Amino acid sequence: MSSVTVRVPAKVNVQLSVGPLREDGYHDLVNVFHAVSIFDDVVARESDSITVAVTGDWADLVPVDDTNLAVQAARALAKHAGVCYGADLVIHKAIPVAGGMAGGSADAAAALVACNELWGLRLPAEDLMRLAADLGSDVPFSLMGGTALGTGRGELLTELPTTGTFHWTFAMADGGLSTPSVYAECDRLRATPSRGFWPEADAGLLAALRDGDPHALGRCLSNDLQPAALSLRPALAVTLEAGRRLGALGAIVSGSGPTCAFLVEDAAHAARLAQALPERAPIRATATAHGPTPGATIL
Ligand SMILES: C[C@](O)(CO)[C@H](O)COP(=O)(O)OP(=O)(O)OC[C@H]1O[C@@H](n2ccc(N)nc2=O)[C@H](O)[C@@H]1O
Ligand SMILES: Nc1ncnc2c1ncn2[C@@H]1O[C@H](COP(=O)(O)OP(=O)(O)OP(=O)(O)O)[C@@H](O)[C@H]1O
Repeated sequence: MSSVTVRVPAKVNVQLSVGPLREDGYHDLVNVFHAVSIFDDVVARESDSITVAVTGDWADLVPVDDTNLAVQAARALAKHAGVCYGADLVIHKAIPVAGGMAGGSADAAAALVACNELWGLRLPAEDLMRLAADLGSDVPFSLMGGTALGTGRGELLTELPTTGTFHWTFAMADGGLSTPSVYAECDRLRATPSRGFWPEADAGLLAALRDGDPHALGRCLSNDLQPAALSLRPALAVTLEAGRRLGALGAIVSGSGPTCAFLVEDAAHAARLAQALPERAPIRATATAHGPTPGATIL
């Protein structure tokens, strides 16, 4: 096999409850992930070494050295399998960079799947999941896709049942937010230390997902990182309010931000919102999407 292409989705967190800061610097989470139809494609071609190139709107923001998460994933896979094969990786990027939609994690998950196939390793899904968790807290979900409850630092996943399709509009901001900085701001803003406090999955939210009820889901959306993202980027409040005024069923910062996510009635509503938002909010771009979608998949 000389070339493999893997398609991988972005995520939005429909519940992100941040528990205590752990000794290892991570926070325990109740993290309800939902994969949406904004995709990066990662192409892996046979080569003597591991290299990466990036195309697409956000390409200039992505490192093309060994810090690229897709390169780190390919290296981790080769080490785990005890092989010294190479791969030229090309990332076709549509997921915003440092946007709170797990863009780098998606590319890492796609590289694991692509190189496993390209190199004929046939490693089982459990091995890829373990490697994914070592690469980053969001990487296992990028492999899995769908809708899932993440606990621990977000890497311990349980698939959640859903009905039908949820429709979304996303507003991408100019400039990213650093995930560690947003968690640090969350800790700073909390009046009392969060040690000893254990969040739980919202029963109403799980029922809304199971029943395919976007109105109920819109009312239940929650993100404990939102106050921190708004504190670091106050203009996001304007974007969220504009979406609410335009009839969104729910408006929320996606993960660590600064992308804002709007749950809407249907595809036509998503398109109207995507068209109207740029006149009313300080944003770089909008995109419509639906979820849930599968995780990293060979095309
Ligand atoms: C905000 C989310 O995107 C929600 O899904 C994730 O929690 C972030 O996941 P990620 O980008 O894969 O993050 P990682 O690469 O694992 O960690 C980056 C940094 O984020 C912070 N971090 C991350 C996950 C977590 N459960 N607690 C944390 O405090 C830590 O400072 C960590 O050093
Ligand atoms: N393949 C990659 N794609 C995007 N960013 C990458 C990649 N590899 C490394 N990075 C670096 O990771 C940083 C975080 O980017 P990323 O797009 O993963 O953020 P994010 O989507 O906010 O993450 P998350 O939602 O998982 O917290 C970027 O600023 C970039 O320097």
